[in-house]
Amino acid sequence: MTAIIEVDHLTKRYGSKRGITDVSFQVEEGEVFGFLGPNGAGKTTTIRLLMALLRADAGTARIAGLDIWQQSVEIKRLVGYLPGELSLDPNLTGGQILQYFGHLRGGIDQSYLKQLIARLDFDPTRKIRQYSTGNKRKLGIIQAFMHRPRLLILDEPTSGLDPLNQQEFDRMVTEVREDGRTVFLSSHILTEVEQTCNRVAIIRGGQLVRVGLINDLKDIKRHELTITFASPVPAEAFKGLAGVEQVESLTDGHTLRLFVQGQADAVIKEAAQFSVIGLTSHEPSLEDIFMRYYESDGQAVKEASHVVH
Ligand SMILES: Nc1ncnc2c1ncn2[C@@H]1O[C@H](COP(=O)(O)OP(=O)(O)OP(=O)(O)O)[C@@H](O)[C@H]1O
Repeated sequence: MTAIIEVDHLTKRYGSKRGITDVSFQVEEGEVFGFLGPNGAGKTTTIRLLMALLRADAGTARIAGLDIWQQSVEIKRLVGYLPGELSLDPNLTGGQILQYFGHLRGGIDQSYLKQLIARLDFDPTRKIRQYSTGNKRKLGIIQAFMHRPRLLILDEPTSGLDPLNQQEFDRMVTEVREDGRTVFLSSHILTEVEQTCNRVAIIRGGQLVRVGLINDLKDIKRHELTITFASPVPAEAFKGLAGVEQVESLTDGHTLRLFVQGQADAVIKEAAQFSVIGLTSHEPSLEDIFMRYYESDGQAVKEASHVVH
């Protein structure tokens, strides 16, 4: 495989404020690569550097072998880009915007464009100012996909989309990969990138903390399960089960809150021994995961491993 994106020690400061520091990674042609990090981590800054909307203070990056700053015009021909925030003329309709982008790029396959509009259930007849955040996101996704670019660079593509549209978006991304093309997408939600990405880079505080296969990130995959029982159940029943890191007994012992790493199988089987009234599962935010379990360099906090049985 050859790298389509090569990022080499990129650094960007905003005056005295940090943007990103010494970021290096590679994205191979034909993969779906997730760029994961909590809010303010530096995802948008990295993407804006790749798109030559910002100039790096240090370091270099290449897309398809082209320098991101010197050859940005050639790069734009290869890329479909979804910015974090779209700023569009509020008086134009969605359809007019798509037509405008289509003319700029030329050679748009109109039947593919119609298909994208239908798949995301997008109404192109309304004016930009009438669109909700979700609808603007759909418009941004369609314009990024419609010319079948070799590389898609998508900044938080699914934020504001409802679950059905999100599933459709995941299918669209999978099709791009099957087509041998590449997707680079950012997100702050682990489960979102899990659906589509084969590899991810995790950025925090402007620095990369990990790059790896999605399957190697099991240690950051955590769930908070709250189980309510018909009668009190001792927390000890769950301590020491596979994946259980912490058990808290709430109120009068009828409800237990468990922090589970990886599969919840052992917990569910144990819970089934008792009479269960309700169960909720909640995925903590990346920031929560980092705060609770990790030092700033992404290494597991020692006390956290003590909590694990
Ligand atoms: N124009 C700017 N001026 C000053 N600081 C900025 C500017 N843009 C970003 N920053 C700072 O750079 C850091 C990285 O921000 P960035 O927007 O790249 O993060 P992000 O991971 O994309 O987060 P989000 O998901 O919230 O957009 C943050 O500390 C942010 O406050």
